[in-house]
Amino acid sequence: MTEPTTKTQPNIAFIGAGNMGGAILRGLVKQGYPASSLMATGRDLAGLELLAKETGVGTTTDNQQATAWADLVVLGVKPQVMQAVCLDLTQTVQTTKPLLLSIAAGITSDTLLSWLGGKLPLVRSMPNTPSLLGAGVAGLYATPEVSQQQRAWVEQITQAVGQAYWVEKEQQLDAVTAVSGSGPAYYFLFTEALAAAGEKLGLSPELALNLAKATAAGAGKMLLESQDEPAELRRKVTSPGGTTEQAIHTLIEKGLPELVELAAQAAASRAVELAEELKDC
Ligand SMILES: NC(=O)C1=CN([C@@H]2O[C@H](COP(=O)(O)OP(=O)(O)OC[C@H]3O[C@@H](n4cnc5c(N)ncnc54)[C@H](O)[C@@H]3O)[C@@H](O)[C@H]2O)C=CC1
Ligand SMILES: O=C(O)[C@@H]1CCC=N1
Repeated sequence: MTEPTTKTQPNIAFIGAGNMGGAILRGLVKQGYPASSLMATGRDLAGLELLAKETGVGTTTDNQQATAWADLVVLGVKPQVMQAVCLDLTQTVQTTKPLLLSIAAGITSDTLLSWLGGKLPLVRSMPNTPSLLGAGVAGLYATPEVSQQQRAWVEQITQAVGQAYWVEKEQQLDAVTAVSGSGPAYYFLFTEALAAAGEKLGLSPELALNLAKATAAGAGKMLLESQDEPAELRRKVTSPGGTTEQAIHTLIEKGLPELVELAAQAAASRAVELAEELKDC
């Protein structure tokens, strides 16, 4: 067994660097993390080549080789291929004992560790794609084997691309998935719908989309930077007897808050289902 490293900038292997793993990796490089301390693997050769060209990180299709080199291994593949990937890495990780960081929705630490051959330090993260722009947010859960140093690594990496919040109970990651992991897609859908509404009201498609996008971005910036709570920000747009009041009344009357709750519950339930489906496959 190798001694745990005390490096402040661990070598990180991304096993699968697609939409999400790739977003974190690119975010790290943008924030100045040394490319020589990063490696990515994947199945899509053209994608790996592009990533190497763009970021200067090492790439390989050999998961075992990348894992043996790394202090921290990000498991960034789809849940459906996670078992095969983990089983292939069992011997390597049981020899070198890196920190494992899974970003997969649903799959529990018990299941992952059973595939990886038993006790190892493992963190589950639920990040989101705005990490690409340094504007991500992630929920983190650590198994008891994770050291303070390793927690600090995970925080450092996560905070390089956004905000990081530890949760006490692993189950809470399903709620994090429902709110912020899947959340960007809800805001994108709202933006699509608002742009479509603008078109129906007589704007060109281009202008409607630009207005909807800029409004989402501006509202997002206010949510982050203002001292006001969302309800107060909303109040400040809503003139009594004015236009916003009518729109908000319609959204509430037609059930937007209940719909959002149902959507989040559906996402969280799907995370639980995924974990069950994949546990014994
Ligand atoms: N896309 C998102 O917004 C978020 C995704 N996640 C999680 O991230 C994980 C990946 O999702 P995406 O990035 O969206 O998927 P993706 O399909 O974009 O990326 C997966 C990557 O894994 C690679 N891959 C496939 N088989 C492999 C293997 N055997 N060895 C090494 N690499 C392999 C593919 O080439 C691809 O680059 C999932 O487990 C998902 O639950 C978590 C939070 C947000
Ligand atoms: O849709 C999914 O399953 C992944 C997890 C959160 C965002 N994308």
